[in-house]
Amino acid sequence: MMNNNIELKAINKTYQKSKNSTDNQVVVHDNFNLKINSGEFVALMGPSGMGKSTLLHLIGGLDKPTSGQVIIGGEQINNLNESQLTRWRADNIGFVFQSHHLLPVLTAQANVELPLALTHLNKSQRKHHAATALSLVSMADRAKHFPKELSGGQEQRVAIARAIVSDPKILLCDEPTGNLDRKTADEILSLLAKLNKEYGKTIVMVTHDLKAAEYASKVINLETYTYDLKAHNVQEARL
Ligand SMILES: Nc1ncnc2c1ncn2[C@@H]1O[C@H](COP(=O)(O)OP(=O)(O)OP(=O)(O)O)[C@@H](O)[C@H]1O
Repeated sequence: MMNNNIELKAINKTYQKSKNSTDNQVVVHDNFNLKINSGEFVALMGPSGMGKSTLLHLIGGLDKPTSGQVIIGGEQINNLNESQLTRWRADNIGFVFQSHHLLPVLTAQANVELPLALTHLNKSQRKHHAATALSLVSMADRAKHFPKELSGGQEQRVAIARAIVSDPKILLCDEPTGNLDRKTADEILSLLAKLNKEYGKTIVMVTHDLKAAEYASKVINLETYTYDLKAHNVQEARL
């Protein structure tokens, strides 16, 4: 990756509601354009169903646009095949979801090591990287704990350690604090802000929480978002 700029160009995303029908289409994005620069922490907001999660999936190579280009770090990823995309995601993207998706049978340490199975690192290097990621999220002392022995906030910290363990430049977070109380949510948001400021991660975070958006360096509200294609100017609503 030359940089970690994120560019969506003339994105069209249409879902087919039912396979046997042509008039049953949901147009989620129509000629949608977006540019997020390296090092930004963007909160993506807007009413339910406006396509926020869809955008995260497109940026992270979990889904493809119906038409248009997804360019990440100068590389057009929408033309990659599934195995190329799996490799690309492992190298470049960390995902954090509302529910942590930790495997209950594995310790925190083993959960964090999991994404490294796709890399060339050997067992002791994988252990070392996972331990570093766990200490970065202040969970080193819980490495041997199983998810059920952790609080919700601690589980989300471990999920963040798993997202950053392969040192991706981009973190994509879908409602990362949706299941947490205010105090715990603020701790997780401070951690994301630290990963952005001190470790240079570009972060795109979908959220409904106005307080969460305050941690971001930029807010993009899909409801009021307009993009002037000719001037390449983005005008987004600030809170
Ligand atoms: N796999 C799918 N098949 C069909 N329709 C889908 C699919 N995924 C999403 N949609 C539709 O696309 C629209 C946008 O969904 P998306 O989840 O991106 O919205 P959102 O803004 O993230 O919503 P929320 O805030 O409720 O999470 C919705 O109308 C949804 O029903």
